[in-house]
Amino acid sequence: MSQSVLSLKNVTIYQEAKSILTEVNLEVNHGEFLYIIGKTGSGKSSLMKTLYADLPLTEGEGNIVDFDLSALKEDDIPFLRRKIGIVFQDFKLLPDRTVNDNMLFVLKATGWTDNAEMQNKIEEVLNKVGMKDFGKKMPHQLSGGEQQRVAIARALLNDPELILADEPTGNLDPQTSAEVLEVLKKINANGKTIIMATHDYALLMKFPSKTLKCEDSKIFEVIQQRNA
Ligand SMILES: Nc1ncnc2c1ncn2[C@@H]1O[C@H](COP(=O)(O)OP(=O)(O)OP(=O)(O)O)[C@@H](O)[C@H]1O
Repeated sequence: MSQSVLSLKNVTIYQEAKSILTEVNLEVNHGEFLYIIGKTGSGKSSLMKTLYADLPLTEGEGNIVDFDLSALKEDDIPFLRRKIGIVFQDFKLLPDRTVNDNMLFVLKATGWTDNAEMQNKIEEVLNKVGMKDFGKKMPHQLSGGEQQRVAIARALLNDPELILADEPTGNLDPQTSAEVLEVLKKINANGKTIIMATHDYALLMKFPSKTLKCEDSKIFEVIQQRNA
């Protein structure tokens, strides 16, 4: 496996005709945990969307989990998304079915067929996020933190090389946010690369890691200062 999970060179990110981030140069290696911070509207989500090909890369070079973002075709996108687990602020669980069936939906949509293998996989990922007894629950029966754990489990189903988490704690209280971050840190410690956009500076202080900031259309590394 190559060391580089993500590489962006001289990328400009646009929303409609407006440039949001320019001269984006970014290298992320296997096993890193990277925060992306910045004020609201500074471009964090636009960057994340570019990484999971929700926004096309039209200027500069981009390579992610061995896909060339500037040459990506519509048909390639589902294959790219199997190698990337995505976690959103609002969880995005299907509200009309159980946790188990939310997982089955993703597995079947991504080509799994063997029932025993699917159940084993579901058990494995729910276990990883401390939710193994919640398979029969409906999403509305879970707290926000529990729903986010399930969403993280769902992101792990196809054993992605990279997890992209866009404000995963944005809807959670500080205690629950810390618990969700502990889950992500544990997953990172087991070898997954994680890129997390956040504006939760308290979490950053509690769980320090390499941090990039979006500001004035640029992205650059910032050095965290403890107790600042
Ligand atoms: N679909 C869209 N169409 C046009 N402009 C958009 C779209 N989405 C975002 N923008 C604009 O792009 C800029 C960057 O937005 P983005 O959502 O990337 O910021 P952000 O840093 O993630 O903010 P937040 O923390 O509020 O999520 C903003 O000026 C926003 O208005």
